[in-house]
Amino acid sequence: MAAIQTNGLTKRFGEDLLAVDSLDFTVEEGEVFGFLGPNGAGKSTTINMLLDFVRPSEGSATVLGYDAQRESETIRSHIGVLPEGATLYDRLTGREHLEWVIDTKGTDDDPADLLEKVGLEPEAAERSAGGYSKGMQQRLGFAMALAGDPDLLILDEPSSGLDPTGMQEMRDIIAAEADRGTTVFFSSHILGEVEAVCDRVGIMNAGRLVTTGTLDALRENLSLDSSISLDVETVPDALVADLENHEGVESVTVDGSTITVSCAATSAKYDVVTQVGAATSVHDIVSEDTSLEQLFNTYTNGQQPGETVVDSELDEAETETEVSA
Ligand SMILES: Nc1ncnc2c1ncn2[C@@H]1O[C@H](COP(=O)(O)OP(=O)(O)OP(=O)(O)O)[C@@H](O)[C@H]1O
Repeated sequence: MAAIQTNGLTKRFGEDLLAVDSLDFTVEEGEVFGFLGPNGAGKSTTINMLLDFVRPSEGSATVLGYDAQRESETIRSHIGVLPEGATLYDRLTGREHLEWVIDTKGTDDDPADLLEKVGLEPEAAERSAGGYSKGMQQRLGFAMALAGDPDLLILDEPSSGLDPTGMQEMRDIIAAEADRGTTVFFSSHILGEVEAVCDRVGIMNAGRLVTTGTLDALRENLSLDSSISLDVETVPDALVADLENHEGVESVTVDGSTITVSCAATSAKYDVVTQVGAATSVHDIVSEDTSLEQLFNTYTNGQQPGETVVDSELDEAETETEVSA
């Protein structure tokens, strides 16, 4: 059973604004799925339809096999949600927030366990949330989402407003939950956020899902270069020809003791390192990849944050491509 499935999911606001246009995608159980796109792409609107905070204009969605509109109560009892800009109550302590969620959800969680999972110190949990930093607020929001040991976590911009350390910590918490087998669906416009933790991504642009796939597959599909340079002891004659014949290798250049290999797929790099290492001593390795920025801009045509989507623009929007790993 799919964790999330949408069928022609569409949302219009008023006459002209098509915020989400005929969305069809599936998130499998156990997956960490990154839902990417620039500001205004339609990510939050999609999440709000999955949670029945917003009603679709057309189409439907299921979450954990339940209809997102007709069975939203059942869905809520099985999932954990970290909404964008989660509101906390200034006067309640972190612990009181957790007790409230545990009580509302009717679960038997120990607040101390939830605090530990998100790395919120017990002393901090006794202080009013009004004095929390953004990072602490997000941790508390995450701990609240984890109450009831949900099968699926839906996180809307979980790193929003966090500094680089806070973002890294948030990634670690997401990865730890995924390791426990929880399906994670999270939206982000911060590209670096998804690379370390996502099995698959979907890229939204102008209300449409323009592509889905693994980041590797998306890179390959666009034929964006990925290269590796090795500083070696000597360059044996046969090595260059061997490397050139290797599947996934596009070109090989030698400059003094440096061999640079351009690969169509990042997966070919490992073979290149093994092959060179077997033929000579390797002193240093530098690997360069297509940046996520490059990938993202190619798929979204460099659309600037904040652009709104109207029907006439959507006629020219890209068609979706499905890229398998
Ligand atoms: N309640 C609403 N009423 C009218 N328009 C809305 C409403 N909610 C969203 N929109 C519009 O729908 C479009 C998609 O917005 P949405 O918030 O879903 O994008 P997003 O990808 O989540 O962006 P962000 O990363 O900034 O949160 C935008 O043009 C937005 O202004």
